[in-house]
Amino acid sequence: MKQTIPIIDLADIGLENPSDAKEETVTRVSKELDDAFANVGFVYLKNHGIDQHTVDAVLRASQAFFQLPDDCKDVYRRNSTQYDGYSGVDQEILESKNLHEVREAYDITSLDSFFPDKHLPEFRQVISELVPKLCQLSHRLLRCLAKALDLDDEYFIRCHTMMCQGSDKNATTFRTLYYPSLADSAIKAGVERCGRHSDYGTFTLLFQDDIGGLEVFSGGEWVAAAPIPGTVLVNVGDLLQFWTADRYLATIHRVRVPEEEIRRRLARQSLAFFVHPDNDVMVSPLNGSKNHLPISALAHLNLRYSQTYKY
Ligand SMILES: O=C(O)CCC(=O)C(=O)O
Ligand SMILES: [Fe+2]
Repeated sequence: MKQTIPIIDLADIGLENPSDAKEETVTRVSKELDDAFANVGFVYLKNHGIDQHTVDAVLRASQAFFQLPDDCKDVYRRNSTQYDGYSGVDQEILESKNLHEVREAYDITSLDSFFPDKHLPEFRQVISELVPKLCQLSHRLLRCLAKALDLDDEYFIRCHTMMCQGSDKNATTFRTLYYPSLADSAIKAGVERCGRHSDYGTFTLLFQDDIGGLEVFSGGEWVAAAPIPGTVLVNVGDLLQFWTADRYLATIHRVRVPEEEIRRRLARQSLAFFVHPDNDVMVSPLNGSKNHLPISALAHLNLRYSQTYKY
């Protein structure tokens, strides 16, 4: 049966409401999140409270960064020990059969990290406005998630206390993505914008521009995760699937090279916020299953990075 990605209204859980959400909203959102994560692994959230101006400002500054000459961007490259910084085309191959993944990215795990201040001072400024909001929204979702799984309300928040304080403490990463304009020669086997993969951590928040192209493998087929204005898309990561003993689905997704020439010629942008537990949190299935050894959040992530990055 064709699956659709549900939409949840966060109402007073959204960041526009500084005070605690009404208990009935928490109960409703927890139930809806539970259904969506168990059946599709992806969900759109509306009324999340992060205003579009803040998102657009980051998309604009990112575009300016990615359009800098390669030798400027090379100064900020990430590497196997330094997770913050720039990755160029083909540096991360998510689907091992792919020859090329035509995507650039810039990763940030701490607002005190290095930024391309010399070339583009506004990049740090606008990202510093968005990231704290993403942390706050993630905490509100973590509270709902604990309720959905009948845990005490603070259970997941206690495991995610150091988000955005540096990858030595917590690997939560803000990533701005840029898929450059493509030539016709890009339409061939083994070339994708983003190969099929699942995300690695707890969950991911994603804002995309209006170009489209993201697809989610659900109900036995690829379903378009089209951009819906005013929403943020959230998906379950591998670690949360493991944590919930496969109750929640870390659904595979990809971004294809568009067949229509107009869309292929346009660059695409998205902003992802990959939420991870603190590095030393030991994760084992919440149902008490002894089929797997506990693994630290950091060990789990390093294993996944070692499978996809080409340095
Ligand atoms: O750009 C997108 O829409 C998705 C990117 C993605 O799935 C990822 O970076 O993990
Ligand atoms: Fe992803």
